[in-house]
Amino acid sequence: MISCENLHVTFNHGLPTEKLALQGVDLTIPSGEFVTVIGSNGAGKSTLLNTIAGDIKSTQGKIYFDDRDVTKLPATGRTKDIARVFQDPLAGTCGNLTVEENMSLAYGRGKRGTLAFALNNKLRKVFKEQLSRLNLGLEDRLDSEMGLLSGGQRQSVSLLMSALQPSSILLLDEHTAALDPKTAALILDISSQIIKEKQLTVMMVTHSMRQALDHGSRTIMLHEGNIIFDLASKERANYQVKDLLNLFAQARTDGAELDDDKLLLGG
Ligand SMILES: Nc1ncnc2c1ncn2[C@@H]1O[C@H](COP(=O)(O)OP(=O)(O)OP(=O)(O)O)[C@@H](O)[C@H]1O
Repeated sequence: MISCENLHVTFNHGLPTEKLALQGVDLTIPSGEFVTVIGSNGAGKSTLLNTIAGDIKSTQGKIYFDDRDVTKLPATGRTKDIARVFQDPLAGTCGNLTVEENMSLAYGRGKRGTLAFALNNKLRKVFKEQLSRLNLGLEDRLDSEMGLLSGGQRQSVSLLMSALQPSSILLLDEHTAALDPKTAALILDISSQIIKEKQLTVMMVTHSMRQALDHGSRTIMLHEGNIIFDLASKERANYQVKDLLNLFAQARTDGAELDDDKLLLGG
């Protein structure tokens, strides 16, 4: 379970550029739930994920994983709980290490030992089996440097790496946004398989309202650092993109308009 209580994040506190990026987010995601997160540019989506991951310190509020208060735990202390895949395929992997070395690092997360300890024939077999699920021929490229793979291939490996980690939480931050539609669909499909197999607790940020409705079982929308709606599975089942837009309009009493073309056009 992930639980955020009254979570605030302020950037550049006391400066003219001060920004209240999260303004009292209350959110509980039970174990095994898959939540999609939408919101316009600058709404606070990445800040929320980065704060949960420990990359950004909250200025106020609490974060719990199950009953553990992790608010003050640095990101390194949360790696055994959290796997992440980012928008930028270069972000989650080391370009100058090989595919198998990257996978070993993921596998070794939260465990004692070194890369040399982790890499052996038994593990290579596991990696090959995992990679063959992708149907991209990567099972024959264990020795290739990650930096030589295409963005889609690299993102696919990042995703498999998240499955090798002992974590129970998966944070996906627009992880298909930089990919062509066919590769994006493949990655989403594999994401769903991994999430189901490992019964992960998931937050997936997307700019596509369609994608948000089609995946997971709950959708939240952030706006100016607050959750402005939280749709559970039953009510969400009947929702279309236009209904989300209506909800946004209703939730905004100040008449703010959704000015994010990507969000709107993404369907
Ligand atoms: N390190 C930082 N320093 C100062 N301001 C920041 C920092 N990171 C984010 N912000 C600001 O905080 C607000 C929330 O940013 P965030 O990246 O969380 O939005 P987002 O919803 O993920 O947007 P997008 O969809 O455009 O990625 C924005 O106004 C952003 O400019």
